[in-house]
Amino acid sequence: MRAQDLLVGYGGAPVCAPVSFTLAPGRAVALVGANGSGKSTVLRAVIGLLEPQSGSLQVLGGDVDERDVGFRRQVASVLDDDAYFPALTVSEHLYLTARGHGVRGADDVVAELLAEFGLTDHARSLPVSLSSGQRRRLLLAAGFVRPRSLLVLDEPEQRLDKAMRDRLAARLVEEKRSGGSVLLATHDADLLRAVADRAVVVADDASRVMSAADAAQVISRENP
Ligand SMILES: Nc1ncnc2c1ncn2[C@@H]1O[C@H](COP(=O)(O)OP(=O)(O)OP(=O)(O)O)[C@@H](O)[C@H]1O
Repeated sequence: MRAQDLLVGYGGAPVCAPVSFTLAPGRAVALVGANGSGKSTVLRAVIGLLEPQSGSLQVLGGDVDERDVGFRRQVASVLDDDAYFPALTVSEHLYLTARGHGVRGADDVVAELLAEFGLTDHARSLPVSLSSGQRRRLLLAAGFVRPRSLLVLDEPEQRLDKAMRDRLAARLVEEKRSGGSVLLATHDADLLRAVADRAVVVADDASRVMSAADAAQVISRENP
């Protein structure tokens, strides 16, 4: 994907300075910045939930169109905390997503993801009876259960314990190894170091691209 002077915001008012970056297959870019700096808003534009105010944005070689089935097929996102169906169990969520995307061998894929995300014992639970961290695991597992070329994650580390954060980092490294692209917003210096190739610092005055190592140091200084 390629964003050039991309300006995003609400009601005609930008939330941050324009951002420019590229993301190639097999790579990961992290958006970093203070609370409210505009990371989630940039992600919403990338997945077509928000019209950019100006600049250009190309995803998977074309314009962003969330209504286009080809676009939706290739772009998996985990943004909001409450993006689940209250009346479906954990495994029903994963089956629904897998079958909706034509995943072959869905039974095995779902069973593997349940185990990986520590949800096997909760397969028949409804979201309301999960802890907030378990619900987060469910949403992440639903992002991984379907085919994708681009994975967009908003602070995936939220509410995960250290062991799960480490497994998630390994998963994302594997995602890159298999040719997928990852765009994530994060406040987690360890996740950034483990996964990202570059970072975009989103800010009011000027957004800039820097190495993941430098961005991780900035985060560590802000969160001693
Ligand atoms: N739907 C909305 N309508 C109007 N303003 C919004 C809306 N959503 C977010 N904002 C504002 O846009 C700004 C950027 O919010 P955004 O959620 O993109 O920040 P963020 O960098 O993701 O923050 P955080 O690190 O806290 O998740 C904030 O000032 C926020 O109040």
